Amino acid sequence: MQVGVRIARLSSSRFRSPHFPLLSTTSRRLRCNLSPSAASPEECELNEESDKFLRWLRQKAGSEISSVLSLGNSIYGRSLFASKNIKSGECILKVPYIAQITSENISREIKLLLPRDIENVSRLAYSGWATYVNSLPSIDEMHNAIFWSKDELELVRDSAIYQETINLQAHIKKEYSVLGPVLEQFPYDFGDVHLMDFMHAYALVTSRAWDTSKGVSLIPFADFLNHDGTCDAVLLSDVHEEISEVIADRDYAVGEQVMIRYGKFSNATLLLDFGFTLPYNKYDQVQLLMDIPSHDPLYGMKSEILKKHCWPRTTTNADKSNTSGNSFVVKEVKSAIGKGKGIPQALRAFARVLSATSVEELQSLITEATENDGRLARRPLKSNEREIQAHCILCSRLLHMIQGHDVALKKLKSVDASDCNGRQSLRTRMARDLLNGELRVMKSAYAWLTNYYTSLSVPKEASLCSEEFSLTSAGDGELG
Ligand SMILES: C[S@@+](CC[C@H](N)C(=O)[O-])C[C@H]1O[C@@H](n2cnc3c(N)ncnc32)[C@H](O)[C@@H]1O
Repeated sequence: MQVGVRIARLSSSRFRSPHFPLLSTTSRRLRCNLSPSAASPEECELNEESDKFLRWLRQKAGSEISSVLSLGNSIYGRSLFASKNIKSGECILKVPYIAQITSENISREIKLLLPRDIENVSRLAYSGWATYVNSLPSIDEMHNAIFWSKDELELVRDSAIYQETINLQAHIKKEYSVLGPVLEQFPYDFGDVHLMDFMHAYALVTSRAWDTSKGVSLIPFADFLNHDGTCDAVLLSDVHEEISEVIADRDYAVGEQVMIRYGKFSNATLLLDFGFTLPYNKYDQVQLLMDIPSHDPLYGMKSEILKKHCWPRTTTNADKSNTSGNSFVVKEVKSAIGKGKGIPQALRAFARVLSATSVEELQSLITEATENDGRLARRPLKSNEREIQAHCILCSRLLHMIQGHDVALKKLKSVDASDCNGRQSLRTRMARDLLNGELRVMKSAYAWLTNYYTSLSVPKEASLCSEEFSLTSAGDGELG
């Protein structure tokens, strides 16, 4: 999760080693309904447990954590609710750094045995706080894409998340192969740790830890806050005071669930790292992979020029590995006739290079770049015909992807809900949210590109795009 910085002064003080009590039984019992006005025996028990947890945390922290929030249960699992009226701008929760868990808490003996290249999420997943981590949601309650079966993953084969999930699974396996033998040397601390246990701990960390100035940190109590992508409230870090805090972004009445924004995350990120999706996510995006066709007679010259101008570029994947490729992130374009914010300039430049059919055209692109700011093909091509063709290449690529998503969504629609158990229907809904969001983004980009090239066309040129583009869709939110 992303953390906001309240005061950007870095503290040099060392993290003291907190000690968490065993929560395994209590945390399960916290999962009952909380209604602030009612007082069933379960609710009384929940309030008691919540108070107990806060008392314990306050003791660790040496200060009050929150006097306006209490722990309850909602459709999102454990959640924080306003226990008093909250005013916008009020600080609702403060967790001192000393009550947070980072990889610095790993005991010295274990630290010495850990190879340097083990990433922070893996370090934290088995940092000696396994008891705390294990008390959190069980593996059956988690829906991160890495836990999806082969058949379930097939539902999202048309999205980049399919390959990212496979890469992440391989990455976790690799980390486990290095960490496993180290953990085996501490049977008293960790017991038997199998690959699935490690995957579970890994997913717990990705779904509830923040990237702070101290590295990946678990922040107890704050990690009961659920995500609302439309919220302005985020977890802030006050490095000077050494606390993490949340400031209310609006008024809350007693009993209302208080939520924050984990980050500006697409459904693909939410599914991979957190195990849920939103029915409408304004941060959705798609990855477009572009290549020079191997049969292009100018393949050599185009590759050479692109390489000189930093293509292929390296992108960092969810599993922290790097992919070298011509990968572009496309976001939703708000208006088909507006500026086209969301279609990367670099993607259009790449398409302009692809559209060239002669050495002279490529040469003139190089000259233009040298005479201007050095960036290749950032201006519309001098020939209208070529500019139209460049954008048709992008439309054609997008159309192919749109059709793939359409087919996948049609298949999802035909899944008979009565054949599904709760888990399957939840994951089917997530697949639908993901594909619908990506489809919306692709259609918006497609509409903008089509509008752009038709605005350049005289009737004869309008037929330059070789494919007949027609959008019929199974997805929600059709462009019409
Ligand atoms: C930081 S924890 C929040 C507390 C969590 N509900 C619990 O029971 O411990 C993040 C997890 O909460 C759930 N969650 C948070 N926001 C959600 C949302 N908007 N929709 C569905 N699940 C959500 C997901 O399971 C996610 O992995």
